[in-house]
Amino acid sequence: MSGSIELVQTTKVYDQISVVDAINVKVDKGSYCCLLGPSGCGKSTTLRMIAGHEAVTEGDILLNDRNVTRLTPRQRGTAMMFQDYALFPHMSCLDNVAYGLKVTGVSKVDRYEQADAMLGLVNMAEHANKFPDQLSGGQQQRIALARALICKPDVVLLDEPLSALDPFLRIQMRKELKQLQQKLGLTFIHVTHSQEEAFALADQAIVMSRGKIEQVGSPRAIFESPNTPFVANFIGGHNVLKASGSLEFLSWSAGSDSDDPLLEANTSFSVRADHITTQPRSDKDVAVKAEVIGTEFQAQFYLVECVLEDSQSVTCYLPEESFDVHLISSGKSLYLYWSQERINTFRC
Ligand SMILES: Nc1ncnc2c1ncn2[C@@H]1O[C@H](COP(=O)(O)OP(=O)(O)OP(=O)(O)O)[C@@H](O)[C@H]1O
Repeated sequence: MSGSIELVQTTKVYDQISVVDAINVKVDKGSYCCLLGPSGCGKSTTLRMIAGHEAVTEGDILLNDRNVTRLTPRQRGTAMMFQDYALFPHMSCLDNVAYGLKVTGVSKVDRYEQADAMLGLVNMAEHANKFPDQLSGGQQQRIALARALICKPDVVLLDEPLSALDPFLRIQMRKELKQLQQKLGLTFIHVTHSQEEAFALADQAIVMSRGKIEQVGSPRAIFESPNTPFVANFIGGHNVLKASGSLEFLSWSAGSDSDDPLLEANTSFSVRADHITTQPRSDKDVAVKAEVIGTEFQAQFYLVECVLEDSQSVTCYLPEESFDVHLISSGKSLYLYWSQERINTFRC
């Protein structure tokens, strides 16, 4: 396995604004890393700086512990796959894939042999003589991937690789990307604004906001314990609440034998929507009065939107068996419960 990446105080300034602001992160070799965040947070700029397509304003980029900050893209050992695939329309699939070897001076026989093998790897051997406009979106993506892989990079950089595909194909291609990455043992860095995509693929996810890193970790660790209100809101499925008003100190816990508050006043915390119930599971559960303002059927569960007495909104995902339409519908009052252990206080 090859291809560890380290960003050290890496910064990009455009028009006096730091769109990537002194970020520090390590990506292990052979891992699938997703750079995740909303539009404009600096994901693509970060990827382009790693690729060498964008100059770094300050800080460094290390690849396999070698400082590559001032090297050209070709000198780095990275390969980039662009959002629109950027295939040459006048070239066959075989020529598109072989092109990267042509510019490095590999003989015609050798480059066609390697391009053939690469087309086989992405299951496109039978389409070798077709042109890009004769291919489906998923097939074009496979050719773009083969073209990125032909120069045997240590790190493959993918900028929103699935965004041009329809939802069905997106799920199919994301499986193929992961399988290929595992088979080749390469490091993949994949930019996406989709939490679902990042969570499905990543060994390591890097969540960015406004040019800074908010959290780095496995999808599971991030989902179980978001570091900041931004992360909790962005990844979804969490309620971000404040210990104030009807939640003040969370001291009204039914079974609590102490008057000590669970949280200081005005502390922000999150609780997962699927960790909230309408029946207590223990006498240590937190209980809070709420009014239902809407419900939605979501196939695997019901989404129930509530408002607390102090106007904070709470969303819960209730399994079908605990959803009673007579008790849980707009305008009804009820108690919501969650375990004290499910309260996530933010670290930043
Ligand atoms: N060449 C440029 N000149 C000036 N500003 C730029 C340039 N490229 C990007 N920006 C700005 O830098 C910020 C980060 O852009 P970037 O493309 O990295 O975001 P992103 O997270 O990848 O967003 P998206 O998901 O929409 O592609 C944005 O505010 C963008 O307008």
